[in-house]
Amino acid sequence: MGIREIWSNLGSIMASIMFVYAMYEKFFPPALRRYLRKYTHKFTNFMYPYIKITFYEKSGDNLKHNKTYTTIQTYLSANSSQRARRLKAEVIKDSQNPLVLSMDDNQEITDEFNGVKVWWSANHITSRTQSFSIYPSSDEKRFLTLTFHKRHRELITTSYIQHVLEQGKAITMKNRQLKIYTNNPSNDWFRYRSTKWSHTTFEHPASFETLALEPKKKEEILNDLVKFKKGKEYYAKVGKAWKRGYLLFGPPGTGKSTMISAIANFMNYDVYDLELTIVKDNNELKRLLIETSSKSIIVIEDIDCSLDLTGQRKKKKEKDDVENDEKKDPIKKAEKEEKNESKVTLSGLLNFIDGIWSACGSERIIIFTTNFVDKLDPALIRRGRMDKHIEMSYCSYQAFKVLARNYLDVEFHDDLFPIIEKLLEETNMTPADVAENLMPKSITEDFESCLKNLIQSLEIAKKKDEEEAKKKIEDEEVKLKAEKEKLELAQEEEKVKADEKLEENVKENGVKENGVIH
Ligand SMILES: Nc1ncnc2c1ncn2[C@@H]1O[C@H](COP(=O)(O)OP(=O)(O)OP(=O)(O)O)[C@@H](O)[C@H]1O
Ligand SMILES: [Mg+2]
Repeated sequence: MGIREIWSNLGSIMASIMFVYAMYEKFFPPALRRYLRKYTHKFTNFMYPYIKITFYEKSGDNLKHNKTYTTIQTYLSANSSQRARRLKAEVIKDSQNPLVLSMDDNQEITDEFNGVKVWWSANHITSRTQSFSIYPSSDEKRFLTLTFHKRHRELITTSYIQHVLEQGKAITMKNRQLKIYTNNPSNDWFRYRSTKWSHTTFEHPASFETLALEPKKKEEILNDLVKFKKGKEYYAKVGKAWKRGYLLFGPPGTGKSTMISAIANFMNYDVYDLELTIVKDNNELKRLLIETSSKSIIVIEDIDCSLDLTGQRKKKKEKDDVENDEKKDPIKKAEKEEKNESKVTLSGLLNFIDGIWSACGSERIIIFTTNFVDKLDPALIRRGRMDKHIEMSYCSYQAFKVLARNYLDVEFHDDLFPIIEKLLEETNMTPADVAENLMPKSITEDFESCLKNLIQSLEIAKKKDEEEAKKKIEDEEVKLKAEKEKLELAQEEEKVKADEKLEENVKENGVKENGVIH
């Protein structure tokens, strides 16, 4: 049979089907038709016992991008897209690995959940209708279809879809590019396209492996962070907002800022570096807080220098005096406003940390750093506000070992390590200084000479410490001697005065007596 004959046969079959359908529509009684349709439906259900759920890429009247579609796509890309024969490559913004592979159109992949098999397929349809809308829509409609056996309806619609969305979100969070934000001065907040926070990508390489810290302390902090991360239910149970405060204190160069970066990388949180000095008042502080996202770290570095928060409660009287002065002298007040001095108060900051507003958003860590913990108002750092106080101290031998491994790839040196251990016990050197000494100064410098450099610097530091201690003792002795001499002089003077007085008395009494006798 030739092609032409096949086509002509097909044509006549089609014409017959059309004729039968037209007769059926015209002469079949509607009641009978409904009956027939019901049974046809039952038959199809029996023959095809599958359910399909469609997730469109764009939804709603204005065809906004559907987040669920993206989340499912992320899940499928990570879980089973590799199994698809044809893949589609897309560049995703703000992701650590921007090139994402997902299954191409008209491809199907399988997934399994609790032993139940499901099918996912990517499809698109192109509509030919012309629409005149204020939201110009593309003619192409993309969607993902989930197919499963109707006997698993309950499991799929409740647990499986939930599982896909949760996993998809977790993968998105894990893969996202971390950001670091800083607050803009409020004068800029209302300019065109301005925001309260500016951001850039956060790419600090610090991690807990590279952080020089005693292993016990490091483990304690890591355990605390893990507990916090998994604490959603716990915080809900005890009725506390899901947030935690850390106070990092210690001398400059002991790794406070490095620790913050390590925490951000470990937790996969964005960092909000709050510059308090440009926040004008408590209200602005609150507005900034509202615009921070969940899963973030809010940092206030050098809190003792940021504001005069050191015992502001104690200084209330002084503050009242200043305010009274300002009332009397409006020029002074205007000058102060001109200088944009921050009016954030301690109570404003306390509210920021644990007031009612602080509960907006969740999974947040607040970190303060300071060089002088004793200067801070106790109210600011009491437990519950700053839950964990972490002292970052001078470099210990354990911390040095971490730095030696990081900077020189050395685990131990029979001769030099014990010397360094002894020197570190005898003198105070910050991890920043130790690290600087360990860093090779040229590509030819070997690790032994770097270790010797450190020993030399430690010896110099030790000598300096000893000289300082000696000088301090000498100064103390000179001071004591001077005080003693002053005391002796005063005593001498007093004695002379007393003697003079006695002499005068004797003289006076002698004259009187003489007067009486004679
Ligand atoms: N504990 C540490 N572990 C690893 N590196 C450290 C550590 N402490 C300091 N460093 C190194 O020293 C440099 C300075 O440290 P960092 O800025 O973290 O100190 P800091 O305590 O924040 O000081 P400051 O109080 O002056 O802000 C870092 O870039 C890092 O390379
Ligand atoms: Mg710092």
